Amino acid sequence: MEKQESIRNLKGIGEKTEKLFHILGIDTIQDLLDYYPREYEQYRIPVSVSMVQAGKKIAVLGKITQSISLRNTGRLTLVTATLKEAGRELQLTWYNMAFLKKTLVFGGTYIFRGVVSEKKNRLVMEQPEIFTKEQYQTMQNRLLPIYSLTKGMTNKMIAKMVRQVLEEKEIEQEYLSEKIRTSCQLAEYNYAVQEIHFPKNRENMILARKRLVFDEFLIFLLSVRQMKETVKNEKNLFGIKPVSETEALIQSLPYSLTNAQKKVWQEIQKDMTGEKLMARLVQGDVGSGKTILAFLAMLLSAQNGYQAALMVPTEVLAVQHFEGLKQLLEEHQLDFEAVLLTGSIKAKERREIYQKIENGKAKLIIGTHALIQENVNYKNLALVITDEQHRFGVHQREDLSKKGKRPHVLVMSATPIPRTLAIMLYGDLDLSVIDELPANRLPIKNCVVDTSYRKSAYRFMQKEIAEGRQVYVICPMVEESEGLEAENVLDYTKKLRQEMPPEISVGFLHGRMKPAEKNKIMEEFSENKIQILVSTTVIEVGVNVPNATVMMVENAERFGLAQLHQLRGRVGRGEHQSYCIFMQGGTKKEIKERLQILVESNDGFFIAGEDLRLRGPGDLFGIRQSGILEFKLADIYQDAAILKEASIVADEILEKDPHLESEEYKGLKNRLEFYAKEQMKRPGI
Ligand SMILES: Nc1ncnc2c1ncn2[C@@H]1O[C@H](COP(=O)(O)OP(=O)(O)OP(=O)(O)O)[C@@H](O)[C@H]1O
Repeated sequence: MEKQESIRNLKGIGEKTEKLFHILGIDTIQDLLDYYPREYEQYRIPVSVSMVQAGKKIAVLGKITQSISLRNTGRLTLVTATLKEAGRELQLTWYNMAFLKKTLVFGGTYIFRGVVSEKKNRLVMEQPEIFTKEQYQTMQNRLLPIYSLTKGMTNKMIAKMVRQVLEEKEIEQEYLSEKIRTSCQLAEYNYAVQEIHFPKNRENMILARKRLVFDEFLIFLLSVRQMKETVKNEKNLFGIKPVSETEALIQSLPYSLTNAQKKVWQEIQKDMTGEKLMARLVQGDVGSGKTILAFLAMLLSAQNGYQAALMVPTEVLAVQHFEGLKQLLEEHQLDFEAVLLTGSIKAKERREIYQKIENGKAKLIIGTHALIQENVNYKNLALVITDEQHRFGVHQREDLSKKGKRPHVLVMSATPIPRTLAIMLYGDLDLSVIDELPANRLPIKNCVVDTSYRKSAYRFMQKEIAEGRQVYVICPMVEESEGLEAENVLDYTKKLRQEMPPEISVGFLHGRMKPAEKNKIMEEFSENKIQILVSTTVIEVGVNVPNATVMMVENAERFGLAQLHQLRGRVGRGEHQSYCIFMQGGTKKEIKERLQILVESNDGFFIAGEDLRLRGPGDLFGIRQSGILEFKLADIYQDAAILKEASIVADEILEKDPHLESEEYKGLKNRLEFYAKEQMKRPGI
């Protein structure tokens, strides 16, 4: 198969569908195969009518006991039938499917599958699928893939196209040797792709997933380790010297640095002024004060006459850091020019910025991926800082480094990764940990509630807003999506605007908005022109509005605990008491217990560990710590054992053949190159 063959060559994809696939990041056939299901749906054993409950998607076995009716209501034709058993009734309704009046048999027994709701005291199932007993038997217990969608795209469409590729195209040849597969007990690649999309049963899916997770880790580790050879032990030719101004600046900050911040700053300074180039990862829990350390390092570089660049994953964050840095410069009368470079800056201004970067006038440079575009040329870049490394690929970090003559590299991360895993994953970096929060923080008060508490939560928000504070509400989705019952930002905002008095301004934010719009909303929120911000997790990374004191997370069960911890880190960043309400969209006891961990602890490392312990090996797809590193399927916590295996294999391979030149590794090398290109395609959010 030509991996880069466009999906346009598949039967049934026209211009419109191609665009929808593009929104999902699928342009080629390989992209499509790599678009793994978000979860699976199972055709479970059907229940009888007497067991039916509203609110669930189920299969019901029943006999049609009343005549089947066909009505016209304006533009719609309506077919209805009723199932009755032991005094309980379920009404079935189909729209614009008049032919059913003829095909369904009065008195016939069928299995109907759909969502049951309660309307005017009646249980109703709308647009159910219809099966005979025999048909259903062939489906029973199969796992059907559920993909993440965008408006206009259906699950059926994605599944159909994946099926077409699997059936009609010759997919990739195996690229792991039999020896590796046997020693690590891995399924073959082709089997894995087939069974991850359409597993015959759960066991096959688990095997398939293991193979693909292993692949993701192996490819990642090979790229990191190949780079390691080029970064570590490089000589520091910049001759950066410690300067008294940074010490003076630290003394005149409105707060004193915590001991942990001081320790890490010493480590950074020692690296930058030492004999070898810095290659350091700074890990610090949410709100632990990483940003000021990044600024200090940038200033040290500028004071020695060099440029420093800070690359962040979102425009919102780039603007926030830029404003913060400018304020610091003004307050301390430091005469360095700082520039902001993001995708939404207009051509004329952009050209001016390019010039200032090229002639060295701009010493402090903050931006998004725009910093690594081809036409950005740095005069004397000595320091590269990437914030929240997991959002970038390792290659992007390298691309920025290549812009200078091997600059110092500093990576900031709030992801709590245990030391043993961090060493495996970031083998090319030294590790510093900020293991202490500023002393002035009041611990956040947390609670886990179900949706019956929503009204009280709204009253509580109003009370806080009346005190001058602000609120975040997090929803898992941007817009309504087929087959997924979870709150979405667009509908929720409308609902909330109706619930709240008119003087409270409700704004919304999500990753699909244009960067300029997002910046505008964030600016208005920072200035308290918006009191409630309804958002997806796009605000999870680094946003700092200390006046916001309430966070409510809708459908909290849909997020991993580590991610919820990051999210809640958006409040409790100032002097006011803050609150976090985890709203559970259901009443499952296990979920409540899992979320309860957040109430009991505020320690990111502990939370990640507990999350893993509670989830256990069965929960492969339910909830992932989305956002951590760039894996599609792998979860560093849950799949730590596979990571270890992949790490050993990566070392063995590189020891034998450091540049993967032998025939044995040809396929693997191709895969690595494909992965590197793939990363460059990743859009900044
Ligand atoms: N030692 C300190 N004492 C008091 N406040 C501090 C201290 N250090 C930083 N701050 C303030 O704490 C807030 C959070 O800091 P910062 O934005 O650097 O957090 P962070 O570590 O980047 O967290 P996140 O990963 O959540 O973005 C900022 O308002 C910052 O000014």
